[in-house]
Amino acid sequence: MLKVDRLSKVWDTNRRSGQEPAPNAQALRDVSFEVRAGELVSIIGPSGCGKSTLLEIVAGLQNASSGSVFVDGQAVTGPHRDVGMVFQEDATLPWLTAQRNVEFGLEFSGVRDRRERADRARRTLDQVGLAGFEQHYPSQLSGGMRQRVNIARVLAAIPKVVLLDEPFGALDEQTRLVVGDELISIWERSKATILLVTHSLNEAAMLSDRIVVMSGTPGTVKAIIDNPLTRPRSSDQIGSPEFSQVTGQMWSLLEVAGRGASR
Ligand SMILES: Nc1ncnc2c1ncn2[C@@H]1O[C@H](COP(=O)(O)OP(=O)(O)OP(=O)(O)O)[C@@H](O)[C@H]1O
Repeated sequence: MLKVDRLSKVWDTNRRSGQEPAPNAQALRDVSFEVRAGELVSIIGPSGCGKSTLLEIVAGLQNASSGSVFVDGQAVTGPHRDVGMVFQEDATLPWLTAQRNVEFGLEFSGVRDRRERADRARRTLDQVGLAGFEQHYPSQLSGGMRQRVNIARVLAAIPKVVLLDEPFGALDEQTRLVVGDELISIWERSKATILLVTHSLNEAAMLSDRIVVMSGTPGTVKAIIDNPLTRPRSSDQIGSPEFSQVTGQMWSLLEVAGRGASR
């Protein structure tokens, strides 16, 4: 469904002076991997190795210096309806209810029929476990619930690929685990194809089918791990021997232990 093919990114930091880019301005080098339809793949790697840059290129928000991104066989050349992105920051609009926040997203992505927007918003809020909270304003919801509204807004548009950039980074560890469990059930119900950036090895182990381990700088793919943990999964498994084995494998692959990634 998603193919990232030999992607490189050099930031054009010296463009104004007309000089060659500084050597450390290369953010990504020859990054390749695929995400199959319905798969959940995580990206982990030290801080600054280019994970957000990679997601922005996949979303069509940044140009690659070389290489290509394909969604369902189509090259991504700019922002695309087939790719939805959930950011770390809460992007809910405080003056709109949860329902209207999702409807607004649908209006933005071109769904003209008002009733269809309302129906889809209601169904997706139900899917993310927010039935009964449709008329709540963001200030009346917890951080985890607000992030679910953000996820619903992206899912309602039915993109082919959902990108999540540290979506739980602003939440405390306890809430992260709860929302992580919720993401598993949202994903199981929506059958979405998901690419997730996370700093948490536990989150990567709990959620992913496969884990792309990056090293930097410039960011390259160091390894792709097939997650051997069977499903169904939940945060209750954290600490089990199988779980520790997977996180241990990730840990030893990360270039500089303790920098950028945390358990
Ligand atoms: N707009 C930009 N212009 C120039 N350099 C940039 C720009 N955005 C990011 N960079 C640089 O690109 C590199 C990769 O940054 P990026 O934010 O993608 O890393 P990351 O792996 O997501 O980091 P973190 O885990 O800390 O969020 C860094 O060296 C960063 O300074």
